[in-house]
Amino acid sequence: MGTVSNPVKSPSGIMTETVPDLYTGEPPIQSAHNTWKAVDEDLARALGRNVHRAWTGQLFIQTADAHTVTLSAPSSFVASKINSHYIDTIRRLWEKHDRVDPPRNVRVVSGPSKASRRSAAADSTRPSLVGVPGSRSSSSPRPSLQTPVSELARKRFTLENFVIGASNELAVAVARQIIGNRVPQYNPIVLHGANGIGKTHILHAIEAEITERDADRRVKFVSAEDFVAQFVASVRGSGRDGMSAFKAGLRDVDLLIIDDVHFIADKSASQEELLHTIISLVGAGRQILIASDRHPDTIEKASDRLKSYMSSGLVCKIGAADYELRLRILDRLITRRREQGHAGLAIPQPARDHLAARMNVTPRDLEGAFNQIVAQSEFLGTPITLETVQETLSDSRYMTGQRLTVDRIQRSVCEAFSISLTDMSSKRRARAVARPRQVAMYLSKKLTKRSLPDIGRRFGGRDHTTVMHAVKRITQLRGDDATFDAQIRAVEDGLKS
Ligand SMILES: Nc1ncnc2c1ncn2[C@@H]1O[C@H](COP(=O)(O)OP(=O)(O)OP(=O)(O)O)[C@@H](O)[C@H]1O
Repeated sequence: MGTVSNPVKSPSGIMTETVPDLYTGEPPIQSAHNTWKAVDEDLARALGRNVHRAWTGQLFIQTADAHTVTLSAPSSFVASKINSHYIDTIRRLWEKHDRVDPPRNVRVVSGPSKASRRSAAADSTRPSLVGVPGSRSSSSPRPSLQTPVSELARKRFTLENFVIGASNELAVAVARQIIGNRVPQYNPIVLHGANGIGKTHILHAIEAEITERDADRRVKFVSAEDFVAQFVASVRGSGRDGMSAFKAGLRDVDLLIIDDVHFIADKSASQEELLHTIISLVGAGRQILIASDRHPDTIEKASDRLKSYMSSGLVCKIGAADYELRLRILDRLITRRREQGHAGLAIPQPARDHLAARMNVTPRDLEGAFNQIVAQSEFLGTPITLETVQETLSDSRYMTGQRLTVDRIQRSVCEAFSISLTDMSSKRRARAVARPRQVAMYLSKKLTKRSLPDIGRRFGGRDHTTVMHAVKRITQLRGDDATFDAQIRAVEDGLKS
C-alpha cells in the first residue's frame, strides 16, 4: 500500500499530491503519468489507432493518489462510452503497468478537455467541472454551460444518422420538439428503453443540434453517474461554495439532460438532490430531459416522490427494434463504413437478412456483430458470405435469440447452487452464499457485455473491485478443482443452450 497522500488543490482546481509514493519514490501524480504513458501506448495497439484516437486517446489524468487515479474525458458522452466499452481493458493494462502495489483503482469521469485544462492553469477563474454560479456582466462573456461534445460524436450522433422505425418514431418526434423549444408544457420528459436501443444517441443529437443552432441556449448534459460523483465530491470536499457551484451548474441552464437516471436509484442522498433539481428547474420553466433503462415507476429503490415527479411530464418509450428497422440500421452501417474509406465493402443480401433476423438484438448488438464480421473479413482478407456471418453469430453472445442477461445468469446459478435470488444481492458472507454469488459475477463478466461497475450494481450495489476479485477467484478455482470446474461448465452450457 502506498503512503497516505496529501492532496492539495492547485489554482486550476486540479488535485495534486504532495507526498511521494512509498514504493516508487515518485509523487503519485508523477507515477500515474508514467504508468498512463505505457497504458496509452498499449491501448493504441490493442484497440487500433482509429478507435483509440476517437475515444481512449482523449483521456488525461485529472487526479491521482495512492489508491485511485481519475482519468478525465472531454465530455460525459466520451466518458460513458469508455465506461461501457473500454474501462475493463484500461484497468487490465493499468494493473499490468502500475508499479504501485496493489495497483491503483482507475476511474473515468467527464471533465475539462486537455486544452481547457491548459488554459485553466493560466486562468484560475475558469468554471468548475459542474459549471459556474454567479452573475453575468455585459463586459464579460457568459461562460458556456454547453458540454463539449467531441467532434466525432457531434458528427455521428445526429438525428440524421438515427434510423427511424415504429419503435422509436415518437422519441424522435419528441426530440425535434425539444430542439425547437416547443414542449415546455411537458416537463420533465423521460425517454426509456432497453440498453443499447438508442437513448444516448438521441440525447446527444439533441444537445448537438441545439449547440449548433443556438449558442445562447444553455444545455447541460450529465450522466447520472457523474451527477452522483459530483454531488458526493461537493458534499465531501469543498464546503458551501462547492455545493452551490454544483447546484448552479445544473440549474443555471435552459435544458438539463440526464442520462442513465436508473443509476441513481439506490443512492438516497443523490436521489433527494435530483428531486430538488427537478422541482427547481420545472418551477423555473427550464426543460429537463431524462433517459432511463426502465419506466420511472419501476425503478426499484427510487423514492415514490422522485418516481411521481419523473412521471409527471411526458414518459416516452423506445421499443425493441423490429426486423425492418434492424435491416435499415445495418444498411446505414454499411453505407457509413463505405464512406469512411472501405468503398469495396460488400455484404450479400442473404447475409444481411441473416444478421438482421436475429431475435431480440438491439442496435448496439447489431453494430457489435457488424464490426466483428467486417474486421474479420478485413484482417483475414476473406469475403463476407452468409456462411461467415453464420459462423460469427454462432459465437456465445450472438448465439441465441434470447440474450443472456445478468438476471438470467443469477437465476441459473441460484438454481444450480440452491440459494435464493435475494442472496445474490444480500450482504451475507457465508461461503454457501458468497461462492455462488462470485460464480454469477464471473459468468456475468464472461457471457455478457456488461462492465465491472455495471455488474457490481446488479449484485446489491457492490463495487467493481468485488467483481474483479470474484472473476479472479473463480478462474483460479476452476483451474485448481476439476469438480468445481465441471459444475461451472454445466451452468454455462445450460445458459447457452
Ligand atoms: N435507430 C438507430 N439508428 C442508428 N443507430 C442506432 C439506432 N439506435 C441505436 N443506434 C446505435 O446503437 C448504439 C447504442 O445506442 P445508445 O448508446 O444510444 O443506446 P442506449 O439506449 O443509450 O444504451 P444504454 O442504456 O446502455 O446507455 C449507438 O452506437 C447508436 O448510435
